[in-house]
Amino acid sequence: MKLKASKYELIEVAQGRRPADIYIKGGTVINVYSGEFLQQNVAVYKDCIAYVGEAEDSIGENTEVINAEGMYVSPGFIETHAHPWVVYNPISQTEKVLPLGTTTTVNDNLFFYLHMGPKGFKEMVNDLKQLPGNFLWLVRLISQSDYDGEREWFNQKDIQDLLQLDEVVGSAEVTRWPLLYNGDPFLLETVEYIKKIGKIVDGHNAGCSFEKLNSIAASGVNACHEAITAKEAFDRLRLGLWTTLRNSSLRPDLAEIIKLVTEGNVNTSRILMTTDGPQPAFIEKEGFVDGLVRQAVQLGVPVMTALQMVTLNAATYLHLDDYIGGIAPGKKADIILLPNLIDFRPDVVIADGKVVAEKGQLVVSLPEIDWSKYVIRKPFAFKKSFLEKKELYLYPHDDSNKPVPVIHFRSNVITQRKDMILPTMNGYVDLTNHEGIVYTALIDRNGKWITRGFLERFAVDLEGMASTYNTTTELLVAGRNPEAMAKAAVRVYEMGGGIVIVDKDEIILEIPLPLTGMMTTSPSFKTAVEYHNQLLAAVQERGFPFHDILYTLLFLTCDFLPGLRLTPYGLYDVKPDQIVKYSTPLYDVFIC
Ligand SMILES: Nc1ncnc2[nH]cnc12
Repeated sequence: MKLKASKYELIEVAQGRRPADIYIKGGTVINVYSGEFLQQNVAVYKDCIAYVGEAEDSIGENTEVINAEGMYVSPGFIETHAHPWVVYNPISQTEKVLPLGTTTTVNDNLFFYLHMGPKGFKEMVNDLKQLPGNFLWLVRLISQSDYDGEREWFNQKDIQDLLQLDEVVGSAEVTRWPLLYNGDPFLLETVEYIKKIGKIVDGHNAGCSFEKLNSIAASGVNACHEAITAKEAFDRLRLGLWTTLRNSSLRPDLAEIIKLVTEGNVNTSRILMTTDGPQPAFIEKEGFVDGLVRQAVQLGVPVMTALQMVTLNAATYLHLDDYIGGIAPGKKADIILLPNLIDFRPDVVIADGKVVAEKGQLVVSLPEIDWSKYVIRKPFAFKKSFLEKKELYLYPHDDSNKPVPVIHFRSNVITQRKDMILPTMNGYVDLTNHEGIVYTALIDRNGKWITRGFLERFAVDLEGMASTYNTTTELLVAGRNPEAMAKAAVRVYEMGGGIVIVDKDEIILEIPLPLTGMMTTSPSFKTAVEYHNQLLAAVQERGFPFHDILYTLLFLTCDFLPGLRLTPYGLYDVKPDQIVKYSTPLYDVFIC
């Protein structure tokens, strides 16, 4: 991290020989190092804290004195595991969360890297340095659904090069953790490299037993946020992993896993908390890191402990505690003023030594970014007319006595394989008179392959939907009516990515997501909330029985959660590691 204030300047301010830029007077400093609440003032110079104490001699003619009487002076919150693409984007995420007191976000780079490659991603990282606060990155080592060419795209040279960037603090979660368990050489060599350069290795070990976690810890992974029970949280802590307690829209589990702290009587210095990429409406309602602290305190965690988890502990985990995570001389001036220790919503947010938000409103402008200049991957590399043919969405099958594999949803994201006998007509499964399931297809953006299947317990009355919002960012289509599916697919094509719902012949919802097929380009967080609310309402009206449609779409195409998945290689059953039906070359679809 580079600081603007020099050590010489800070020493002078600390001794009252140079005026401070900002002097925060009369507040109660939350000292996360000693665990004390102290009546002290704080002097800020350029982007750093220069002094904490009672002396007022650094107040000069031009010093802005902030009256903090009755307020708590806390270090800014740190989110160590953000996914800045849940319809919102890095700018609109910052617009929302900075006024809520999160001054540091550590962001996954998955979709940016997939669509921009190393050069475009680097340029974007550089441009986003203009954002107030600390917008940091973790870089992926592999994708979330294996595909042809993955290992060339994620190659050692490019990844190591990115890992050297100042803004990159380490590697992002390896969701396909069995690769680590089985000692994948690229992953292990890269982890070695990350250790050598003093950075961190984030993990993702959903459903991993204590026995298997031993191997994951041995592989060099530093942290895991996938505990969904207090027992799993204990497993992680005991094996030396930084244990990140998650409360996300998909998994709002804090009430259970916080028992690690409230009942476990454990050392909390290696416990963190994360929101793990919540859908927009969840952030709107619950807040961001402020919401984690609020809920943890309501659940019985002492205020100081809850704050340490999202400040000092987080900074230490990131190897950045020299710079952020506490109120002390020499640290970055990322400071929030809290009017109470109940809702943890700041009245004033200071980032990089500047007041950036007051009473929940941003008071600085954010950079305008032309996202298209970084992206090198084409939204679609085939003609639109390809998508118009309704046979594309039908499942070829001519033996009506033979079962076909169906993806049955058990929850928002967990599925299982169900083999079903379905009616056929003219060589295809025909759902015209069959209720309860819909067709689905995943279509390669380059027009080379298609994977087709069926969804049960999805949205039984959905006629046609198409979406690039999924972890492959290929074109995912679903519905009961192949004409409506085709129309939705064509519209998504025209928009260059997004989500569209069609009833019969009418487009009833369209959400343009031109940035990698996942994000709006709007700088306003409200836009993301509105789109998300419209989408959830539309699918629930059509029978979707769950609460987190964005995560349902996102993970339907991954290859790491149980059970049957729609992937580039075909219909894939994760636990037995078996492709139950291979994808079809698209050319074949059009010649038959
Ligand atoms: N593994 C993941 N991939 C993409 N977005 C996410 N949001 C939360 N977890 C995620």
